[in-house]
Amino acid sequence: MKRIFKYTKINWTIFISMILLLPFVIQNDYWIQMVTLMGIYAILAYAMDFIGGYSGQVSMGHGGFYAIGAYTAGILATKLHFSFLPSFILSILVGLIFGAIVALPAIHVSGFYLAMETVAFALIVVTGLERLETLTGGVQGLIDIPSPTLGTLKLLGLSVSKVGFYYITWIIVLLIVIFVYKLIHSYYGRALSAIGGSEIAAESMGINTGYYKYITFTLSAGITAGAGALYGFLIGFLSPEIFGFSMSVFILAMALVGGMKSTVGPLIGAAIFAFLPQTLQAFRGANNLVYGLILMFSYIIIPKGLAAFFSDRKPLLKVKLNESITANIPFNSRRYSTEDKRLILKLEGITKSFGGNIAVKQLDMEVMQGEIHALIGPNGSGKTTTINIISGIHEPTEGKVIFNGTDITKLKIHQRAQLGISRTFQNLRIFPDMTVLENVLVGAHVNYKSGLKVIFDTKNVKDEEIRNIKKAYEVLEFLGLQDYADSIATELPYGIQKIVEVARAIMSDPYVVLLDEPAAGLTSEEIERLGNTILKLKEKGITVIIIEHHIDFVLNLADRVTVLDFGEKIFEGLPQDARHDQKVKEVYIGGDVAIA
Ligand SMILES: Nc1ncnc2c1ncn2[C@@H]1O[C@H](COP(=O)(O)OP(=O)(O)OP(=O)(O)O)[C@@H](O)[C@H]1O
Repeated sequence: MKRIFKYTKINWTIFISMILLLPFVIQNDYWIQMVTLMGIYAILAYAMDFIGGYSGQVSMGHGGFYAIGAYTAGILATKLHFSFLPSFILSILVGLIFGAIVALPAIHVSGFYLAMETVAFALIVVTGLERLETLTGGVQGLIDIPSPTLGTLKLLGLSVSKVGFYYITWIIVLLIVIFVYKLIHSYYGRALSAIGGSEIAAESMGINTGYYKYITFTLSAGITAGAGALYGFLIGFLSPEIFGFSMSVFILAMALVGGMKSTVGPLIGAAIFAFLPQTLQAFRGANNLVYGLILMFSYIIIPKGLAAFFSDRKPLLKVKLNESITANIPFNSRRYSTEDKRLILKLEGITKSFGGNIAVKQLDMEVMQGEIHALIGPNGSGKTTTINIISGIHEPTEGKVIFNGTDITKLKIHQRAQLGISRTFQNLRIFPDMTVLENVLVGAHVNYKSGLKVIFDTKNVKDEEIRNIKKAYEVLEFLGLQDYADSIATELPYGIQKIVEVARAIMSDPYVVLLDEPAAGLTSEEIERLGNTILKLKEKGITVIIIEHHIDFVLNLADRVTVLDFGEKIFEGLPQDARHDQKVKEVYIGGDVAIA
């Protein structure tokens, strides 16, 4: 997509100045109200982009949270005579509580299932609003909410004018923009993008994906409820039909048409959808049809939304390679000792069956610290299943996985990654829309401790980021990838992407790296480079378990080898012995000639 506008700081200054000056230029209540509504819609679109754009969660029920916020504020203000500020804050809290409940299944489900769950939630909310008549006014609606229009809205004892409310709304929009921007441009945001890119790869980098999805969904619900409260105060009237299913579609459409994963996208979406109804006067009654058509066609014509015409990608902090960086690779030296030859990983009687199909049968395997251990065997012999059992993707039907003397059989993928088991994938799982540097930094996730504090530019937060960026550059240099640091990783040649996955895997200082068919699809030159990369890992004391079909390549590289056939171990020992083992030869060439 050709960028037409460079959305820099200056553009933001122009935009903020316009918002500030607008009430002086347009002294018209109707237009002030419309631009205030646009601000509220922008908050909704940011809340949706936060989950949909980054962590890839699909909510078809945000209209429900919008309604909950609006009605909480409306009821507090009309029945209990709360003023604006406490009503607004409490509505966000109630939104967070409902978000936290609805988000519970989000830990386990995603995509279609989450969409269905949220649809059900939105329908329940609307039914509840209709039934709880004494509180909500039922289908008749909730009237006389203090509003700037009626002149009854109070903030700190003072009446809030329409212009005053306009400024309040846009200050909140600005705070949300800063919040989302800071979060997204931190390790937290990279974790969310990684989850959106590949949940399994994110987990394998030590990211507790369930936790991140839960927190993000809950925050998004709270923000949406806050927008609902603003809407109630702006309009002064609420009715359940405003928040029907089409409202949830409307919110999703705003975020999509504006453009997901972008700081300007939600503003563009909000501007279009705030003013569209005016333009659609002629199509009265067919609004939903028009929204649907816009959604369909915008997805075909501009799949990344209108924001794709803008460039607002913030480059990561650059750390010059030659600046105060030690020459040594900062892998945690306590973890590695090339001399230490103790047992690091042990599989005890592992069996894995998928229905009636036994993929791995009674497998015992021992891997020593610092060795390159090859796992080979014909197609379907259970190699990937074994790697998946070690990394935690599959739980074995029987048997134990012992890592560094501890039984880790029941641990989740991210917990194993945190302990020091990292991996690459048979089919590349590079995080899309991220540079090589950003991809590699996701691998450093376990080194970050700031949590939500990343939204504040404190010294600790900055230092943590700088330390990890420096380390990422060093890892890139170590693997000869430094020239690609700022390239979008998925746009690089396949062979380079494979090495990027290795770089990402070693950023967390793992004890063990699992490489699943790293040489598949590579040219002979790329295979040679990969071989050198693996030897470099060994030099650093990193244990490598590698699955490979290029037998000669892997037997030349490996210190020891395990051979599987139909899920059973037929050989474990030195590569030179494997070459002459009768069973191994039969499996590979069906004869008695030594493997080349
Ligand atoms: N998720 C799954 N569900 C059902 N069957 C599976 C699953 N994963 C693997 N299998 C089956 O288990 C057996 C071993 O598969 P696995 O992928 O571990 O073999 P492999 O040695 O890695 O093969 P390849 O070299 O072709 O990648 C195969 O028969 C496969 O069809």
